[in-house]
Formats: sequence, C-alpha cells, structure tokens
Amino acid sequence: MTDPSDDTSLAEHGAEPRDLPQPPPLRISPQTSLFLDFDGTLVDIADRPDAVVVARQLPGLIEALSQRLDGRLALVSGRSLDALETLLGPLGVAMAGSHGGEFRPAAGGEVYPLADPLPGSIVEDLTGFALANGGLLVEPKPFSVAVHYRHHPHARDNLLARAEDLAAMHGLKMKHGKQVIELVMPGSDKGSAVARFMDLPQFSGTAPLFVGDDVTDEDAFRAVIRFGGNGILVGAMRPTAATWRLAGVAAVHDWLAAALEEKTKA
Ligand SMILES: O=P(O)(O)OC[C@H]1O[C@H](O[C@H]2O[C@H](CO)[C@@H](O)[C@H](O)[C@H]2O)[C@H](O)[C@@H](O)[C@@H]1O
Repeated sequence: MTDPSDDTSLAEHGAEPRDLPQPPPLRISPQTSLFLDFDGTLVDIADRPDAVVVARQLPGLIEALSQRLDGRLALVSGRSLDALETLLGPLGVAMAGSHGGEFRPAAGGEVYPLADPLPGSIVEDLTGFALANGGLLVEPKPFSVAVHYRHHPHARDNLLARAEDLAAMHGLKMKHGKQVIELVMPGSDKGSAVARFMDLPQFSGTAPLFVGDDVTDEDAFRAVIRFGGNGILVGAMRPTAATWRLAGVAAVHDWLAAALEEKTKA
C-alpha cells in the first residue's frame, strides 16, 4: 500500500475506530432492497480501471439476486454506466453511474441525468495537467472526471491543488477516492442516487442495504440510514457511517451467494 487513500484515512482521523460486526445473512424478503458499489466491493482494486478482473459468476449472481428481489437491487458506482456495462456485459438490473449523475431506474431502460453535463473545458484542463505531470490517467465520464495518480504518486499534491482550484472556479464537488481525484457536477452523489431509487415503487418502504468500500460510499451509507436501512463497509476498518463490515470482495461474493442458496433451500 503506497497511498493513504487506498486505506481510507485512519491517519487523518488519528485513533483507530472500533471494529464493526459482520452483517447478518442477507434475507430475500419484500422488505429488503440492495445497493451495490462496484470497485473494491464487487471487484478487487487493480492497477488501472480497465484491468479489473470480473469473476465469471458475478454478472449472473447480480442478475439472479435482482430477480429474487423483484428488481429491488441497483448498482451505484462512480464509474460511467458505459464502463460498467463494458465490464459486466448488458446487465438486466437498475444502475446509477458517474457518482449518481447517470440514473437508470429499470434494467435496460432509459438513462436519466441527475446533474448537468461536465463542461469539456474541465477535462481539457486536467488532460493538460496530466500530460505535464508524467501522463496521469484521465477518465472522463458524462458528469464527472477522474484523474488517477496510482502510477504517479509524486503528482498527488499538485493534482489535489489543481482540482481544488477548478472545483472552486466552476462550483464542482471534489472527491478523493482510492488514488484518484474526481471532479463531479453538483446536484448528485451516491446518497441522492439512493434517495431517487427509494422513490421508485419497487424500493419504496423497504429497508435498504448499501455495500461499499470507499469514502465516496459514505453519502450512500448515510442515505440508507435515513430510510431505515444499514451500510456495509467492505475492507479495512475506518471511520464510517456503516453498521457492519465485510473483509473484502471475496466475503461480499460469499455473502451474496449465500442469500441465493438460502432461498433455494427454503
Ligand atoms: O464507486 P465505485 O464503483 O467504487 O468506483 C470508484 C472509482 O473506481 C475506479 O477507480 C478505482 O478502481 C480502479 C480499478 O481497480 C483503480 O485503478 C483506481 O485506482 C481506483 O480509484 C474508477 O476508475 C473510477 O471511475 C470510479 O469512480
């Protein structure tokens, strides 16, 4: 581990927080709805965004759970919806992408913007910065842009400063994920995406669970609590609004798969 943002910020908060218990088994019931983050939750973090390995059984597992939950499952990711479908295939589940900027309420249905498009000048500015600083990876998305410094740790502080300036100049939100700085259009985050899903008839009145690993998932953890649900942190313990914790991606897969097995046995 080379960067504290991979191990989201024990250092920033000083004292080590008390650990969280494991979640109870996931129950397939009309009161359950499920929101899943992608990177660090369903796939392990890799060197580059396009280098993640999607487990062969993962798309089928997500679709089967969504079917068993009668559509009360959504992926809520910082990635664009296009990037998610490139990696997972044309998945028949609800999704929100670009940190909540892109909202697709139904499998294969229309995509609604929850924010204004990111001005092209922001991507141009950051692309210039990336070239001038050794070639950082710039990942433009419809409502946000990510600049990855995983292979250029020396550029982190200058990138943070540049992104802070751009955020202040253009009224954008800045997010510091796992060795990535993202500028996001205001008006959407993972919490507002969860709230939009909870307005839909199939999610309404359920106790939502959100499973995520990153600091950008904290908005969603707080949102599910407002709806009477709980957050599940994935990975190492850190200060969090989550209630429970799973150790890593493999533990998430096991927890999800066990719910299907339980249902099959019932
Ligand atoms: O909300 P998520 O689904 O967790 O997406 C968060 C960001 O994930 C991706 O970047 C992270 O994963 C990469 C692949 O493991 C890794 O190389 C990078 O360092 C991580 O920051 C993705 O590229 C971003 O667009 C997402 O916002």
